[in-house]
Amino acid sequence: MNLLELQGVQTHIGAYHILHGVDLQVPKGELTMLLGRNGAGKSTTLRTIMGLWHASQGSVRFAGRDITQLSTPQIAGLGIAYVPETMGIFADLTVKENMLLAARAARNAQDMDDMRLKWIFRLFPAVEKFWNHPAGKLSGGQKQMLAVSRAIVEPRELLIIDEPSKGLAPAIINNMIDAFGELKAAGVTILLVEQNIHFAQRLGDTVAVMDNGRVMHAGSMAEFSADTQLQQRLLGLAL
Ligand SMILES: Nc1ncnc2c1ncn2[C@@H]1O[C@H](COP(=O)(O)OP(=O)(O)OP(=O)(O)O)[C@@H](O)[C@H]1O
Repeated sequence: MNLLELQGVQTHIGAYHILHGVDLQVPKGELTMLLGRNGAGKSTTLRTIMGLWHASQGSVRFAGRDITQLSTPQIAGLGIAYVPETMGIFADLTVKENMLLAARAARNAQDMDDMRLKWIFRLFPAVEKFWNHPAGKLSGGQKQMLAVSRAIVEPRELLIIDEPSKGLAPAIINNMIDAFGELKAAGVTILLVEQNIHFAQRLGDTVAVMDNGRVMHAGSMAEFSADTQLQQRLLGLAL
């Protein structure tokens, strides 16, 4: 069953026609990788799902419901968390304050779900370690972990993250891979935009590859990983 489904989505940004009919399926309980060259339309697709741009044609369905014209707060309220490329962290606030802001109902740390917080600390030890530090002082990898932690501070059906591996060292990428594996095991459906093909191959169950504002290929990651010619054609990777 598909938790999220885009059909023929077209998005215009001002005078520019960016998405030309995106068809995308995100199966429930799986991790879907959205790949594609720079400028293919991946971030625009995520922003259209979240209602930050509105599709001029086509539909976005979540859990069987048409969400194409809903506002971003309404979409988030259905249980979709989104981490943009810019991560949305408040640099001057501490890690704890960043987490508190993310927990909609919580007023102080005691109001955050304790079990959940412990689980997040286990997934991302840096969040606990730097709890009272200003978030702006964290390294790139630690910021990314904080951004993901903020997204999962409350239970979510679907987690959408734009380039979580961007600029991260291999050791941190391995931590990320473990953490996403655990999130998936906890039943969260995940949609990731990626440039790092190795990260994508290690983690993805399904894959969709975009080019020129369309999904040009969709299928299992295993099949895509085995087909170097297809990778070469769609991503321009050296054989
Ligand atoms: N606000 C905007 N105004 C005008 N054009 C835009 C805007 N945002 C994106 N675009 C254009 O839309 C196209 C798709 O951009 P998008 O960011 O969705 O691609 P992407 O696949 O995420 O690329 P990257 O991997 O480089 O982040 C690009 O040609 C980009 O220049």
